[in-house]
Amino acid sequence: IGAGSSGTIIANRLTENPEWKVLLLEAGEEDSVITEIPVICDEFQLTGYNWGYSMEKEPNQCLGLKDQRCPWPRGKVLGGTSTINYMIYTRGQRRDYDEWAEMGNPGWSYDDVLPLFMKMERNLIPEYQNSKYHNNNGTLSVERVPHKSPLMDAFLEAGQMKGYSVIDYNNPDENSQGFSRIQANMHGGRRINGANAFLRPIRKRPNLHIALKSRVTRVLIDPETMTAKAVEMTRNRQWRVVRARKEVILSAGAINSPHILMHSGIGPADHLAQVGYKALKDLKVGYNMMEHVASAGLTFFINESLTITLDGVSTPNAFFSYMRGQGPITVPGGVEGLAYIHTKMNDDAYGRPDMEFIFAGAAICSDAGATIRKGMGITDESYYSQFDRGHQCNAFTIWPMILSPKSRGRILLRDNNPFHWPIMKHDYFESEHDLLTCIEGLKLAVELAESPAFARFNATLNPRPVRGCENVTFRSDAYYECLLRHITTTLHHQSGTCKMGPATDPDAVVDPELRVHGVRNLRVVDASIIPRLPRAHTNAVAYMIGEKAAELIKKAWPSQSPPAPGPLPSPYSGPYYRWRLPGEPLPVSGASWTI
Ligand SMILES: Cc1cc2nc3c(=O)[nH]c(=O)nc-3n(C[C@H](O)[C@H](O)[C@H](O)COP(=O)(O)OP(=O)(O)OC[C@H]3O[C@@H](n4cnc5c(N)ncnc54)[C@H](O)[C@@H]3O)c2cc1C
Repeated sequence: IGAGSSGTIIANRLTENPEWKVLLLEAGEEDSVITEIPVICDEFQLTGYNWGYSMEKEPNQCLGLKDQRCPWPRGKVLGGTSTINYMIYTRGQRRDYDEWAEMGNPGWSYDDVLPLFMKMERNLIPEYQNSKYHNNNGTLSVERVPHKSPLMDAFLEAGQMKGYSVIDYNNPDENSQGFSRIQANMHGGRRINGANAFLRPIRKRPNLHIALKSRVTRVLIDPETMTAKAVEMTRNRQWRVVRARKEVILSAGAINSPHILMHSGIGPADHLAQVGYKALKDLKVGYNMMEHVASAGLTFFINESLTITLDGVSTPNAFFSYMRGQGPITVPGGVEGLAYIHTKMNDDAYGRPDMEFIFAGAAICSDAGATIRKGMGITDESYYSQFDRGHQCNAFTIWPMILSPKSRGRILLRDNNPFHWPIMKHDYFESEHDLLTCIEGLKLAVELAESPAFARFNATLNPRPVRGCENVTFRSDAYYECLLRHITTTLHHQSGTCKMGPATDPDAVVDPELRVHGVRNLRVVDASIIPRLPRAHTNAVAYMIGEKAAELIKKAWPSQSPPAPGPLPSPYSGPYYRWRLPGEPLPVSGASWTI
């Protein structure tokens, strides 16, 4: 269920066995050549390719955003969120995964997962061709963004002046701190999403059927045997039930996987009772929501036309360069560089960085407020208090992103209608440590932008304060706190809501083989199983989870021929794929909702 980052790679790997049939159900439609264009990646958040979620209003964050709610975009399209993301390819630190293993998850240490990251990779970066940490035989392309602005060189230089070297941040032998150009999931300057990497190359396999615009509402679990037997879905406004001979694999992402599980009767019994469901299995589904909070609130103006602007990418020259795989259109949302650094708040016993800088040779005003800031939810009032109407600024930005958040959020059901949005709660600054780390990150980012490396561009922090922070001393800690609470942004690394852990872990939803505790033939395979966020963006991690799951499933079903389908209670019987009969009660398990 779900043709996103994890779902696409599992479908690929499982259909390597011609004896196995895979039906990949995806709520969204097909991706297109437009979604391959890197520079407009943030625009897709304003389209139907996005589920369009926003989290609940919190009193002390997202104050400068529409309805005071932070948007939580998720891809609703073939390729899932890999089709609308920024394409940044990072894996995280060795110790991040060793911790997963130490949390009771054998098989998930760095040494275990590194071969999985490498198996899928087609690394096209010349200087990494002889690295033992990269591979060029997979189908997930990784390349340098073909276009590099002089500002990117200044960013690397500024880092070197501060004592940081230029690193391959996916090489664990190199210093865990340092600066770099981004490694991105693209090929010839175009996006490579899960569909391009893992589905299109195998589109002729007869044992893979992809059903688009197919929205799953529940997994049907036989309460007697606690076995997942089928899924209930709608397609073309018709209800259907699809039987699974072997397994149901839930890869609907960190918001929708817990949502579907809870509507299937798997979740916290007390919460399910609140919406009228009797829990089939009492598990902490929806807890442990993690996110990498950041802020897009720093804009540095420069005195030359070197940055990416809307006009700059709308010229015939820019278009023809893009057709040759070059030029500013190939830069994902303007993002060119990353840095991993330590703030004075860092309390990591293993010396890992606690802050990432995301450097963009563009800023929220580069398109005069047309789309970038709308994707972030920034209101007109907030935006125009800082920027002039109609002005496309020459500016760059540095986003400080916290790497190891302590605050946790939660996904809950709003009611017993599976078409209604879940309740998404997260107080990003619940932990004061997270807040203070973000403040330190903002200060260090300003220091970097005002270092001699950027002096030749006369880089100047936007002197207009963020709306709502006018009465706080500009550049003080209190100002940065105010900025964070108003222009609250995240990197959309929502994860952890179906936490992986052993049966002894009271918070675990799936075991280390990704099987839902206490339910047979049901796995969750996506970013929701992440027990603790690695110091990485989560797309490559989601692919790796899919790769791992495929290995586990292959081991679990060694026989080449599929077993005969087991007996099904009457509502589940029928052909592999069938129309729902009029008036037929929903074959729900543990649920009382009817249509
Ligand atoms: C704007 C943005 C930028 C990002 N940038 C980066 C980046 O640069 N680098 C990076 O590493 N990470 C990035 N991320 C995060 C990363 O892309 C995600 O963590 C990752 O794609 C999650 O993969 P997944 O398989 O867990 O879920 P998804 O890729 O979201 O897949 C879930 C799929 O399930 C489908 N689905 C959901 N519910 C149903 C249902 N009921 N029935 C049928 N199908 C359903 C969805 O439509 C979707 O296709 C970004 C995220 C966003 C939103």
